[in-house]
Amino acid sequence: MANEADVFDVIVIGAGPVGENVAKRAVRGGLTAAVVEERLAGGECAYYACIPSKALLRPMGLAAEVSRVPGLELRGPIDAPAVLARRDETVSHLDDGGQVSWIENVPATFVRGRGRLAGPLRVEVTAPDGGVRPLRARHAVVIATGSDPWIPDTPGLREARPWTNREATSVQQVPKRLAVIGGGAVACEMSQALHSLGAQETIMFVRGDRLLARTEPFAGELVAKSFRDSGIDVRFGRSCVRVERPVPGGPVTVHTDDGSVIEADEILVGTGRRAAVGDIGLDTIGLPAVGPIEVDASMRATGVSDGWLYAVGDVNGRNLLTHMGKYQGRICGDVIAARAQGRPDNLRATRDIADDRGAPQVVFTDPQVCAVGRTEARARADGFAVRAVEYDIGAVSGAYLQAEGYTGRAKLVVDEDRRVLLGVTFVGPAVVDLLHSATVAVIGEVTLDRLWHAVPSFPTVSEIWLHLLEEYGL
Ligand SMILES: Cc1cc2nc3c(=O)[nH]c(=O)nc-3n(C[C@H](O)[C@H](O)[C@H](O)COP(=O)(O)OP(=O)(O)OC[C@H]3O[C@@H](n4cnc5c(N)ncnc54)[C@H](O)[C@@H]3O)c2cc1C
Ligand SMILES: NC(=O)c1ccc[n+]([C@@H]2O[C@H](COP(=O)([O-])OP(=O)(O)OC[C@H]3O[C@@H](n4cnc5c(N)ncnc54)[C@H](O)[C@@H]3O)[C@@H](O)[C@H]2O)c1
Repeated sequence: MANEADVFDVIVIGAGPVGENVAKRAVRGGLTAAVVEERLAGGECAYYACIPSKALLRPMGLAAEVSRVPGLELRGPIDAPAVLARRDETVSHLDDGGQVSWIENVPATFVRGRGRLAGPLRVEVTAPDGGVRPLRARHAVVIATGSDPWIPDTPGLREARPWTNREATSVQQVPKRLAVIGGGAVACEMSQALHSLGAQETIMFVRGDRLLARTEPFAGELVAKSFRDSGIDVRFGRSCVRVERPVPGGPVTVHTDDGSVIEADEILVGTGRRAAVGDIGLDTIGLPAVGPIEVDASMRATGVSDGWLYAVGDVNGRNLLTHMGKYQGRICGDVIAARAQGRPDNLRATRDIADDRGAPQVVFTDPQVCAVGRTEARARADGFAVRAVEYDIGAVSGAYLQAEGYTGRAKLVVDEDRRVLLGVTFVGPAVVDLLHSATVAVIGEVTLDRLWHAVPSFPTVSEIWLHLLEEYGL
């Protein structure tokens, strides 16, 4: 006879940053919750993505800053073993005890094992020892299983056991020769981090004609220039057609479509991700086992009768960013609690309005790339009456004082009908903390005439706002 199911108000499958936040908000709303995790509580973000990648990038960024300040000099190259040791600390040496305690203090029940839907409001958890524990939800099941790296079907690539974000962020021995496929955030951040830590010969194969193709064109251009200046070989319009690694652990040979052949110690793929929906039982409730899982603005999966299934974070494909997933998680937990208790569930705070407007994102390269909202091209394609203005950040006094030869650029995309901002991009050193001002302006739909009165301090880089507004004509 099957075990009797443990019953919770909400069951969350996946204890990444997003799943954890759903549980926190649902419990805060008065419900009970269980959180199921098959690997490490904290998710990809905490151990193989955001946190370790930024720990690996920070010394590179700081060293670049120092090199631009006359009177300062680094005593030697970056001490890679010390950086890797610090990285290990930031990922808690891959021990998720702290995260499990956080979940238990919510308080929610932590269940270690692989979760799988087993029909409406039912989840089966296969524990590491193979035992199966049935769970039942009174109100909702939330899929927060994240995403997996996607590896192209290039002949020989999978067999060559390429690095994905997991191997790159947990690197122990930095390869001297590194081949990288892709030109998105993972490829850019990890190429620059590993190059700074000893991957002297780093070659990036970029299928298209620019890096960071979803941002304003000048962003990719400035990053590519910086990469080339530092010795990274960026090859645009190049695809890998065949990869060989005849000896496991030995060198890898990469053939490209222009007939070139290069040899490297490792090959890293940064070619995007796929929603993690494999074998989570979507078939048991009549949904196709392909992702991303489509959701409405309250994170409720579409096409599920009685509306008990929700999906948040990378798995719903809206924006593959931790902060946006956590935002969705807060909405989801609040909505589930409201619906369970018969409270109004349609408040403004319980609907996702931010994802469609263009999520804020920082790419932590040198220069940093910060953007929120729509690019000019996106805004025009969406039918807005657009006017865009740009300004050289290096011409701002605060930037001039930051660094010798400061190079950076900023852009506003304005909706001329309403005189509000549709998008803002800053590219340059030390611009990361400017982004939230732009997010407030874009999401808050602050008019330019009002923004004019938000006077930035002298002499800071934030005076870029004043120059952009003057460039616009204020
Ligand atoms: C190299 C890299 C750097 C990044 N840097 C940034 C950054 O700086 N800033 C940023 O905002 N975003 C960044 N991202 C994106 C960010 O990592 C993701 O958007 C974020 O991790 C999504 O969170 P999540 O909770 O949806 O999924 P995840 O973090 O992937 O967590 C999902 C969890 O679900 C578990 N799981 C999956 N299936 C099951 C199952 N069947 N049963 C039980 N558990 C299961 C997994 O083990 C995992 O722990 C980066 C991504 C990469 C690859
Ligand atoms: N700092 C950050 O916020 C940060 C950092 C890293 C990753 N992320 C997020 O993680 C997600 C995944 O990042 P990513 O860089 O893997 O994906 P991405 O979608 O940003 O970039 C994928 C890149 O791979 C290329 N590509 C795709 N298929 C290819 C093929 N067959 N051959 C050659 N090139 C191919 C694309 O042209 C693109 O350059 C992104 O959504 C990103 O926002 C965020």
